Amino acid sequence: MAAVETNATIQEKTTAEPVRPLAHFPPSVWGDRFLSFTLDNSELEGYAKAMEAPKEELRRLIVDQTMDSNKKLSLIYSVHRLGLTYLFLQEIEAQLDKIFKEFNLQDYDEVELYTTSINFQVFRHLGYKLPCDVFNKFKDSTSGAFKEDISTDVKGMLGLYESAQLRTRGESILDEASVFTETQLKSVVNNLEGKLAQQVLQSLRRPFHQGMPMVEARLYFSNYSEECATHESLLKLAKLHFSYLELQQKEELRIVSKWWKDMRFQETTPYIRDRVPEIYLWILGLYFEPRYSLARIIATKITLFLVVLDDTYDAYATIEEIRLLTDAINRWDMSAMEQIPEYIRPFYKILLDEYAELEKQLAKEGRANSVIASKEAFQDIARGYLEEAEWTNSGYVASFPEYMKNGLITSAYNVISKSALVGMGEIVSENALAWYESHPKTLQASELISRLQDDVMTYQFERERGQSATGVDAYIKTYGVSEKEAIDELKIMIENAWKDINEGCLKPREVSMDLLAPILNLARMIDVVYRYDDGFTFPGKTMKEYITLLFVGSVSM
Ligand SMILES: CC(C)=CCC/C(C)=C/CC/C(C)=C/COP(=O)(O)OP(=O)(O)O
Ligand SMILES: [Mg+2]
Ligand SMILES: [Mg+2]
Ligand SMILES: [Mg+2]
Repeated sequence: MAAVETNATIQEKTTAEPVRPLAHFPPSVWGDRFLSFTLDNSELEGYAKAMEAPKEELRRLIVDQTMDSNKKLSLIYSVHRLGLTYLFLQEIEAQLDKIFKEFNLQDYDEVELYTTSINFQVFRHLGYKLPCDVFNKFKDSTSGAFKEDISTDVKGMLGLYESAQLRTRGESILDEASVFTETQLKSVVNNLEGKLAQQVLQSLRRPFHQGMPMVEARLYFSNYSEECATHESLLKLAKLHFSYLELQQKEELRIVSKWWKDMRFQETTPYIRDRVPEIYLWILGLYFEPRYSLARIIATKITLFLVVLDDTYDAYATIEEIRLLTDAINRWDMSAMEQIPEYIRPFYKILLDEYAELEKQLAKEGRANSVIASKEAFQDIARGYLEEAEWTNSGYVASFPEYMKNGLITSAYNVISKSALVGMGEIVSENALAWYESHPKTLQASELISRLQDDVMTYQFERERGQSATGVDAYIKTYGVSEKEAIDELKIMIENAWKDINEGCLKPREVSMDLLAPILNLARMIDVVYRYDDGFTFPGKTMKEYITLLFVGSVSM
């Protein structure tokens, strides 16, 4: 007969620390290094002033009626790749409206592949659905395959590869072109030299369309120096623009880094991933325009709250604590403090205070509703994370449809995209917010990409840690396929979601591109972070390289 446990031992057991699913995440790569930046406002203003002349010179070029339309489109392409479109949007759209109206397929009969692809990319990036038929002439009419002679045209292959990333559903020639050009480019890249080698390497690593606009602009400037030098004003404006943005972004990164340090999250919740520069980079990926500086700071703070929340649910709290915290977040009231565990109270207080402050600030502009939309989405994701935790706690493996219903919520792209709206100003009209609240197809596609690409790259790590809910396992269970087949199917769903985003950004748009850009760019940031590995938990590759490029080196132009 086992000795009857005395009260003391039972007492001991109940107060002992519960078993926690600690993940021992890798520490911060950067420490406090971004705290020491000091912004010299006169330097910033100096760049802004210096930009005026080359900007006006370039504007004259863009509206120049005597310029041949292919040359005009090539100039607009470089302007766009350098991230300067927003400075000339009206002029550029007026030019494209005109050229697009005059479009007829016969005009492209004699145009070679590279120029055709540049024109195609410009129109599609700016929202005009130039027909993919412009590429038909590059296919052999009998065999239906792409003509052999273009496969030796490396620049043409490169242009067609980048064009194919802009395809929508039903553009099968571009589905084929994406596979064909990638294979061709991979087979020649090691024999290339100079700028062309750099250009092909970069596009194969990540096509421009799936890249982070701010970084892609810097890479275009270095890899396409010839194209950038065709107009002195373009080169000059690009350099000054990069210098201006770098100062502003370093200041924003300092502000959010200081805020994070002052909030002492690393002390109160030391089990979380310490990733402030990485989350700021993620939000910078949504919009880099100077006018969205405040918006970036607000969205970065809210997304950092999401990191604390996700890591608390995934890598620290017990199921009881998760239930209490989810209930407190749903109640959203300081009186709920005493019901939640000691260690998470600082987070809960800061969360409520931050949102209260935002609501007060935005109420002055009559736009407190964007803060409320963000808060409700935050409560929604907490419920979504609880659902995952309950599944893990009971060992339940959800069916794929059931997993995806919850997974679009835990993708965090609803709450992040709505949080991105808060600081964007009056462009976030009632109807813009209503469109976001309608959970549009474009937003769902971005959520799907976030959820499934993350799962494809993190499911082993999460499976080992006992997490029963991932898209991969749900798919295997529901459709009785192998792990490899499941992953291949999820990748097809991701590819189709990209086509839906591409479609959603074409005119006539449901809302302005300013409001679509955060959704498109959130999908792009998934490619940046998760194309090759879990680049957020282990941020020593792409994210480290991008943060170094943008915030560590000085603008070596
Ligand atoms: C899901 C996803 C990629 C979200 C991206 C948006 C974002 C920065 C959300 C904040 C929480 C977070 C960093 C999740 C990604 O890590 P994770 O793999 O731990 O997320 P998981 O627990 O939802 O799988
Ligand atoms: Mg997680
Ligand atoms: Mg999670
Ligand atoms: Mg994950």
